[in-house]
Amino acid sequence: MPDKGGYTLGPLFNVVANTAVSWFSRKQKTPTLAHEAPLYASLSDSICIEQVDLQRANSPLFLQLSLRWEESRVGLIGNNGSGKSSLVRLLNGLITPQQGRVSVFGYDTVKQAALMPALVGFIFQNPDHQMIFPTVAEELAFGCEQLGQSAQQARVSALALLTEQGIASWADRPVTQLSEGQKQRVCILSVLIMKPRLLILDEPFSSLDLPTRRQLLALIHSTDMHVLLISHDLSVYADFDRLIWVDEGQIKADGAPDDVIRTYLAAIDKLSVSL
Ligand SMILES: Nc1ncnc2c1ncn2[C@@H]1O[C@H](COP(=O)(O)OP(=O)(O)OP(=O)(O)O)[C@@H](O)[C@H]1O
Repeated sequence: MPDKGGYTLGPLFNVVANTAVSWFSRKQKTPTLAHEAPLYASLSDSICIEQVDLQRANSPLFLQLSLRWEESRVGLIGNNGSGKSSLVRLLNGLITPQQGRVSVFGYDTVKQAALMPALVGFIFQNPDHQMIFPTVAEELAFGCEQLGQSAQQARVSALALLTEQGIASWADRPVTQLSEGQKQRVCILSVLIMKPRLLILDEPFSSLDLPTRRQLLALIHSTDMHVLLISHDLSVYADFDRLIWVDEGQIKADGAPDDVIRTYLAAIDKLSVSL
């Protein structure tokens, strides 16, 4: 399924398309964790992008891109338009490559697309692209229902998570009446409640206040999920296992966060001097 989020058709179409993609990716008939547990028990521990070609807006972005990782905390950095969001959208099948193969823990993101919503959780930069239900509890309960819980069980699970987070009073609040940061927090919880094995966060911090941001960072470090984080704030990668710098669709540097950040900043300094 090629990505239909067309820049060319204007921002309104983009919002509608992203919301539809988000709904579809959460709505696909997801196997229940209980039934599928043996299947989830790692075909592989790695996430693999193998010789991928990807075109966006009729221009080539990735040509024979290959990447593989097993580390549980991985970051992606790069300038605007370098290909970070496109790369992570390959990992849950939101974008299909023209050539090559992408697999997550051994599962092919195209051939086994129906497994992806339960395997890979995706937190978008803009919460409005993700929210589809009128109230907070319904938003959270939806993910539980997709995992096989009854509507009643799902509401209980949603309320339990909100209580654990100290925000039980939000349950019946209309999502349209939340602030941007509160919406982002609900989006994050609506993905976490599905307990994906890989959690992808694309610029999640932009509208979060300091306490919520710290809470999210602590969660990233404490969870047993694999995390792939895109952020322009380089300080968040301090304790990450690996950092990958993408530039114009190519991997410019890949390794320990300190080393990659040093190389990236040196390149930016060089660019500023030559401007
Ligand atoms: N929905 C889309 N349709 C067509 N082209 C797209 C679409 N989304 C991104 N592109 C193009 O793909 C290229 C990579 O964009 P991408 O969003 O992956 O970059 P990014 O590194 O995430 O950028 P940013 O830091 O600005 O979010 C850009 O040239 C962009 O114009």
